[in-house]
Amino acid sequence: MIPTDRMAAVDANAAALGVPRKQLMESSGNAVAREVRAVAEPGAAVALVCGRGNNGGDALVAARFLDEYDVAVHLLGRPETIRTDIARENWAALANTDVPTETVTDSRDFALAAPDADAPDVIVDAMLGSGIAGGLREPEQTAAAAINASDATVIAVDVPSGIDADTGDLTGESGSTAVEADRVVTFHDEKPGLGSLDAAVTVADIGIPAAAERYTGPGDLLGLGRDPDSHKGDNGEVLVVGGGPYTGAPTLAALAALRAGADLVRVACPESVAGAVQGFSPNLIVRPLPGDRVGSAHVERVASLAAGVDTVVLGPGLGDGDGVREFVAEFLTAYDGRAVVDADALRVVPGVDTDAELVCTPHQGELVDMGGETASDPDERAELVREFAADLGHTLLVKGAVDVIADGDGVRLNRTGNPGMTVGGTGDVLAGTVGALAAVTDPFRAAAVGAYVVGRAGDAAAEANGAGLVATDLPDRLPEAMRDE
Ligand SMILES: NC(=O)C1=CN([C@@H]2O[C@H](COP(=O)(O)OP(=O)(O)OC[C@H]3O[C@@H](n4cnc5c(N)ncnc54)[C@H](O)[C@@H]3O)[C@@H](O)[C@H]2O)[C@@H](O)CC1
Ligand SMILES: [K+]
Repeated sequence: MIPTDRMAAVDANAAALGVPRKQLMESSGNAVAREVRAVAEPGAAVALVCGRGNNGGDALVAARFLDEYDVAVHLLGRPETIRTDIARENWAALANTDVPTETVTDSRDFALAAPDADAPDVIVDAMLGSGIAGGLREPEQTAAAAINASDATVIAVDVPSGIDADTGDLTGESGSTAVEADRVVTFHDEKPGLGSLDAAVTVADIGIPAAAERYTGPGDLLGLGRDPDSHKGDNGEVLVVGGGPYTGAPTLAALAALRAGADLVRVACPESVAGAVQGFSPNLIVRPLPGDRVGSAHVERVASLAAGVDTVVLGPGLGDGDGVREFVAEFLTAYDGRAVVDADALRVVPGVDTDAELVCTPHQGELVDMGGETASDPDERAELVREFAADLGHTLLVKGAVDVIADGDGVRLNRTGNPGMTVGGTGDVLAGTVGALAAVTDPFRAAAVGAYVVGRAGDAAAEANGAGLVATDLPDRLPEAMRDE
C-alpha cells in the first residue's frame, strides 16, 4: 500500500536511479492495454478519454498498444495545453499515426462516439489521477457523466477520475460526479483508497526498481520546502542540550539545525562553555546552565526551555561524567515532545519510561551499547534495527557506510556520504539536522531525509576538499543538499 505523496517520491527516486518518468509511462500504458485485452476481444470499440496530465499520458501510450482494436482517443482540452512534456510527446507520437484522435474544448461537444458510429465496448478513464484537486471541472464532469451513462466496461487508469486515491472519497463535494469504474489498473502498489471502491483493482508492475523505495533519494525531499508565506517560528524551533566536556558538538548540532531550516535554535549548555558556544556564531542563542556539567539540578530549567520548542536535540558533547545519565533519564521521563537523542545520552534510552517521540542516532557501537544487535549482511542488519526500533518504540537512525533508518513499521537505507565523514563532529551535524527536520515532518522521514542530506553535504565537501573534510564544512552545504533535484 502506497499513499500518493510517497508514490511521487518513489517516482522521483526512480528517475534519479536512471529510470525516468517517460519509461514508467510506457509501462503504465502497456499495462492499461493489457487490461483492455482482458475484457474485450480484438475488434471491439475502445474509447480512451484522456486528460492533459500524466494520467492522460498513460492512455495516450496505451492507444499505441491497441492496434487490433477500434480505438478512438478523446483529449479533453487543446493539445498545446497538455501539462507535461512526456504526455505532450506521447500525444505527438499518436498524431503521427493512424489512431483517430479528437480534442474536446467545449463540454457540449463531448460524445463518446460519433453519431453514426458504434457505442464503445470499453471506455478507458484517463482524465485525472493523482494530480486531481477538488471536484471535476468541465469538460471532465460532462465526460464523467457520459461514461457513467454508457453500457461499456469502464477501466480507470490509476484511480477513477473524481476519486481521491488515498481515501476513496470524492475529491469534490458530496454528491459531485466521479467516474464509476468497473476496473481500476493502478501502478506499482495498491493505493489506500481503492479497496473501498466497487471495482476490481489490478496492480501493475511498471518497472520501478525496489531500490527507489528502499533507499533514500531526492524524491524524499519533495514537499519539504519552506512555505514562502511562512512566518518566523513556522519552520521550527529547536533546543540543543549538550556541551560540558566538549563545546564543538552542541555548536555543530545547532548550526546544522539552522542551516537545515529551523527558524530559531537555542543551546542549553553548562555556563563553563556558554561563551565558547556563543563565540562560534552570533546566530545562536545560548541558555547557560550553572556549573560545568549538566545534572539533575538542571532538569526543571531544561524542561521549561523544551516546552517552548518543536524538538530537542539531546546529547551532543554532554560526555558521560557524574550526573549526566541521571539528568538525561529524569528529563526524558518528564518530557513528552519530540527529541533527537545522540552520543552519551543514547545508552539511557532503553531503560527510561517516556512519552516522548524519540529519534535515536547511534553508530554501530552505540547501538550495541543500547542493547541492539548488528550484522554484516545489510538486509539482516536492517531487519535487526527494525525489530529493535519496534522494541524501543522509537525511531532509530543507525549510522554506517549504509545508514539504516527504522521504526516499528518501516525501514529505509541511506547510502549518501563517504569515508571522509568518519571525522569527529559529523554525527553532531546529523543530530542537529534531524532535529530541525523533525520539527516539520514525522520522525521517520526526518531521520531518513537527515541522513540523506548530511551525506550529500559530505559528498559535496569531499569533492571540494578531498581527504581534508572537517565537520564544520557540512552545515553551510546543507541548503544546497536539501534541494529536491
Ligand atoms: N509515480 C507516479 O506518480 C506515476 C504516475 N503515473 C500517472 O500519472 C498520474 C498523475 O499525473 P499528474 O501528476 O500529471 O496528474 P493528473 O494527470 O492526475 O492531473 C493533471 C492536471 O489536471 C488538472 N486538474 C486538477 N484537478 C482537476 C479537476 N478537479 N478538474 C479538472 N482538471 C483538474 C491539473 O491542472 C493537473 O495538473 C497518475 O495518476 C498516473 O496515472 C503513472 O504513469 C505511474 C507512476
Ligand atoms: K483516471
